[in-house]
Amino acid sequence: MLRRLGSSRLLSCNLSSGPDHGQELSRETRKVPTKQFQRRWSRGLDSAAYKRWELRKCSDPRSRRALVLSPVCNLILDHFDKQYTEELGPIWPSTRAVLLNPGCWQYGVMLNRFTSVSELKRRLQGHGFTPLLPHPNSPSAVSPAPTPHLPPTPQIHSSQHHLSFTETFPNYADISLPQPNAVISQPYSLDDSLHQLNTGPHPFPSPSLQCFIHPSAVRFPSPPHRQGQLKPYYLLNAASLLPVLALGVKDGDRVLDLCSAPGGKALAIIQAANPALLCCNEVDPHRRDWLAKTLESFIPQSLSSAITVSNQDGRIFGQTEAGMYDKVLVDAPCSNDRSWLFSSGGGEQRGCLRLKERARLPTLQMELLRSALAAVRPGGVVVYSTCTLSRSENQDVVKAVLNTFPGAELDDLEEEVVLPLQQHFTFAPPCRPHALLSPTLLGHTPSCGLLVVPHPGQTWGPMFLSRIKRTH
Ligand SMILES: C[S@@+](CC[C@H](N)C(=O)[O-])C[C@H]1O[C@@H](n2cnc3c(N)ncnc32)[C@H](O)[C@@H]1O
Repeated sequence: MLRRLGSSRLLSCNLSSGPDHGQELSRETRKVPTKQFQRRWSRGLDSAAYKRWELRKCSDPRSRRALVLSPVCNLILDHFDKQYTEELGPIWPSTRAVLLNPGCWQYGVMLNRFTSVSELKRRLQGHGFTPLLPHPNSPSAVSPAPTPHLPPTPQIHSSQHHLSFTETFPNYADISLPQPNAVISQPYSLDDSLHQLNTGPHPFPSPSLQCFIHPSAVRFPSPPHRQGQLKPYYLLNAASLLPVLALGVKDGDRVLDLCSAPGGKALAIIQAANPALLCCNEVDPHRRDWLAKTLESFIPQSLSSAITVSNQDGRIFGQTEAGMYDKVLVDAPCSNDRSWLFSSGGGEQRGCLRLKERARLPTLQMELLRSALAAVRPGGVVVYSTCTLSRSENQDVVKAVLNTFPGAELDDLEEEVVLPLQQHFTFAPPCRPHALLSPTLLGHTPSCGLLVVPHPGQTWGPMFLSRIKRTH
């Protein structure tokens, strides 16, 4: 039974590897001074070095200093109870139980194709991780095992198992990783994945989005920052990959990631394809710096001509770069249900502010989506996503924009996303825009989006995604 009033949870944050839902918590953690920081500070480290060090500490599960007690914000929980009981009905109690229990949250490990991944894959598999996505050439890629929308409810395990870095990589220093700037060649050709380097004209391994997941809440350690080395993997909520899969970026595409920081989806895009251009935009200057650091830590500098980082209000792209892109991702600012539940630092007052902000978000989200639709060329595709369950930030935003943007139409994600991945994710029953008016169209009308709901044993999400095609 979950305690609600006055309940508190041990929360760990993970900024450097950036699971999307750790962002808010990390801010609170940063306020906790530690002896190590004082020692480092007194040794004259500059603030950027401190921040890097602090973020690394924060993400290191061995470091108990990086763990803080953060109580649930009851004001927000009450609000969620009212809204989501109405919107999600019988799904809400199990989703609520997962959201309130960070100890059961699962993490995905996205591999970095610009590093040697064979040894890493062996380690992951040795710890019981399996690939989330079928390998493009394997037979299972075309024949997914069908399972019902809502899986049976397994027990919630409340304790997350953290693998320590040394436990996982006793010889980390021996794993040879390509250096930034390096055009990868012979020194790395010992690794299977890099053999391809010598066979084609492109200097990097073929695009391949690879993510490993564990059936329970086993948390792989974050790779520490090593000067001059690219990071071999990125931890994330595996549902974050769905918008990228829905975007379907192909080699040579011009892609805009309108709201890009901290950069998890931008990294996934660059794993999945070699776009001619990937423009990563972030309006907040601090988060833009964080985004730039993420990209630097994972992507060789020799790719930098294809990747740009910009710092504009995403709402202007529709005017300044109208019709310039083949694909646009709008991973919109939203009320992040996971972290907002624990945002009680600052008391009820902070909860009140959050709820006011939540009411204002749909207007911004609609403006961003309209801008994205104007920035994509006719025939191009926009994916809109959020990490909230809230209908007013999800389906209602998409419907409102579709009603006012001529030449935009919904695209179905059932075959490309739901069917191949429904054994891993729990999707809420679809909401179809015209279902009430015309029930006979049900089978033919694409739903206005997919909603991944956290479920015991499949704790991925919340994640909403909708794909919209620009027809003219
Ligand atoms: C959900 S986060 C994006 C997460 C990111 N796509 C990832 O996968 O790591 C939304 C981001 O949008 C940014 N944002 C908010 N308003 C914006 C605007 N008007 N234009 C561009 N970005 C904005 C926020 O600062 C925030 O970093």
